[in-house]
Amino acid sequence: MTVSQEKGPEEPQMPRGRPVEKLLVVVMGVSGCGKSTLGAHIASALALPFIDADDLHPLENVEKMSRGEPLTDDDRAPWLERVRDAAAAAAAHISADRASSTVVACSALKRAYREVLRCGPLRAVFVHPHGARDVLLSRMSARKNHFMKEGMLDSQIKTLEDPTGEDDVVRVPVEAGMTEQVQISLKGLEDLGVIRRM
Ligand SMILES: Nc1ncnc2c1ncn2[C@@H]1O[C@H](COP(=O)(O)OP(=O)(O)OP(=O)(O)O)[C@@H](O)[C@H]1O
Ligand SMILES: O=C(O)[C@H](O)[C@@H](O)[C@H](O)[C@H](O)CO
Repeated sequence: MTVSQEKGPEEPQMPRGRPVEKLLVVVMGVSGCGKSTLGAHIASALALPFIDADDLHPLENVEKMSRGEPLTDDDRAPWLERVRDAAAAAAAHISADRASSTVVACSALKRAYREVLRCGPLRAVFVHPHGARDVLLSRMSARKNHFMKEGMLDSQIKTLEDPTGEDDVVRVPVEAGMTEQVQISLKGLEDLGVIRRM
């Protein structure tokens, strides 16, 4: 996906920031919540690499989801480790300084999955676009050529263990526009003390 750097005349300035420690910024949530779109924008705002965890699913997982079958814990376990390791490798590749970090878009629906991501060398912080089912459904329906069809949304919602109350979670309203979502995300990360705004 391409993230446009151009701004329309009335579009507010995208905020920018810099990590103050080695971060794994995980934009998490159910299918269609906007994690890939928001994740790419946060990566741009923080000048960090971006990984879409959907690109790391083995073919069998994608084929299974394309058939309308939800993944199991066993399907997701090796994939989560792959996501965590790819993020650490991407961060190490950009620099060895203390701010080398990566942004990933990864569903991370259950607490146990988030714990896998927390077990790596980077401090995992979670940004969670969260909102009403009808908004998610209309966004999934409007998407063309995506393997995940809207019939999978209810199983995603059922599987989600809401991360509210866990450490290092920033909640973002799914209905907000992209610039506002990036502003809320960066403000939340700044409040956690893990980035500095520029
Ligand atoms: N803040 C937003 N406002 C309006 N539309 C949005 C917003 N964020 C994302 N979208 C649109 O919603 C759709 C779903 O977004 P996206 O593909 O980023 O979600 P996702 O969580 O990565 O989905 P999946 O995991 O199923 O790939 C896309 O068509 C995207 O352009
Ligand atoms: O854990 C999962 O069930 C998967 O990662 C899904 O969330 C999809 O890959 C993604 O949402 C694409 O639509």
